Amino acid sequence: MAQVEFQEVVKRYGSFEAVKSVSFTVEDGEFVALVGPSGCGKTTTLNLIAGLLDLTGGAIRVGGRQINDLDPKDRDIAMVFQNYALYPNKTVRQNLGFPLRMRKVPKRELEEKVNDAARLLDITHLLDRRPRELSGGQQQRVALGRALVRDPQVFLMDEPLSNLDAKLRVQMRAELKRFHQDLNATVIYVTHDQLEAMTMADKMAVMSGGVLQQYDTPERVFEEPANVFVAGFVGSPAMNLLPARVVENGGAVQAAGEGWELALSPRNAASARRASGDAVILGARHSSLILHEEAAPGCIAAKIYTVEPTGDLTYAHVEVGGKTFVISLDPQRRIRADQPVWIEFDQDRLHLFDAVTEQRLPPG
Ligand SMILES: Nc1ncnc2c1ncn2[C@@H]1O[C@H](COP(=O)(O)OP(=O)(O)OP(=O)(O)O)[C@@H](O)[C@H]1O
Repeated sequence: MAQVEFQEVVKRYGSFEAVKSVSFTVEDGEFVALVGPSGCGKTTTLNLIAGLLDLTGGAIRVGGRQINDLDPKDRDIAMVFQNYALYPNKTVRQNLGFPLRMRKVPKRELEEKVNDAARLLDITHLLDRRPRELSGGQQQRVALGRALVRDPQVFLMDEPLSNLDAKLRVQMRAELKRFHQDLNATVIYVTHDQLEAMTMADKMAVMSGGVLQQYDTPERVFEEPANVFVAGFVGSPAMNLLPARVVENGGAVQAAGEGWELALSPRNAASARRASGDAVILGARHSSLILHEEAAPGCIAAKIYTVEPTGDLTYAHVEVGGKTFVISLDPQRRIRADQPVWIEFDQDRLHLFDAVTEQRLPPG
């Protein structure tokens, strides 16, 4: 397995820049999820590594070797696609063996590798079937096996679970994670599903508009989002974002919006003072807000818009200063629409962003 290095990678389609000077390094054996909304440049980035597209600028190195100009077949990279791309008329055994036959691998070695891959993926009993006789999850395992037999330096996966139903997706997610742990493989995995990325990856590369917004561990991306985009994209329900003005009141610093004001803790006040103007965006996760049914000091008055029970948690949608917030509640709480409520902010878990640059204002 190998390290993959992106250095100021640019891809233009005509005059449209789909990937804008993207730099990051995937360490040997790491599982990195490329995540972002539709059209942000994930598949383009993956195809640049695979050699299915040519770079406009920058460099990609695999194991220290620049691969920009190498033919796809010489890159020693295996790709697993969303649609599996299995040969319908070949058996599972033939599908698995195909990449090795193309490379003229001796028969004994080929059989051994196919059997090893089948054992690892628990598809030995399916070796003589054809793809149409397999479930979606089984087909996905065969597609993975076909990548595996090549023993590549890097695995690239483009939304490999998106054709599966929700339950199977969760199961295959765990299997893929285990597969990565067992092989210690370098994996670059494209998904638009931030939860999939959070649960599987060692690191997340969050993209938007062709720009790499943040490259870090899932924990850091969640706890310390680099900017408003990442804060809103990662986490479900999304982080609550509330525009506010910073007001100095005597020695105290307040964040104020339409019909509300919140005294900031000294740490958050220090962050707010570093904003480029007097406008900030407050960010609060649904789990960091406390809902009171009686007025309480330091809280913001609000009104319940609607209540969504989900079984494990209930989500209260609450109206504050023309915006709607989501707050998670214990399912035992009885709250109804239009009820007046008061929101308490856990200031240790409050995020502040500069309203002009949209960048995070680190605490303290
Ligand atoms: N061949 C092409 N010619 C022109 N523009 C393209 C071409 N391929 C992709 N694009 C544009 O480049 C941008 C990035 O596309 P890309 O397929 O990489 O996005 P993505 O993040 O993988 O999206 P999705 O999740 O929908 O697959 C999009 O705006 C897309 O319309």
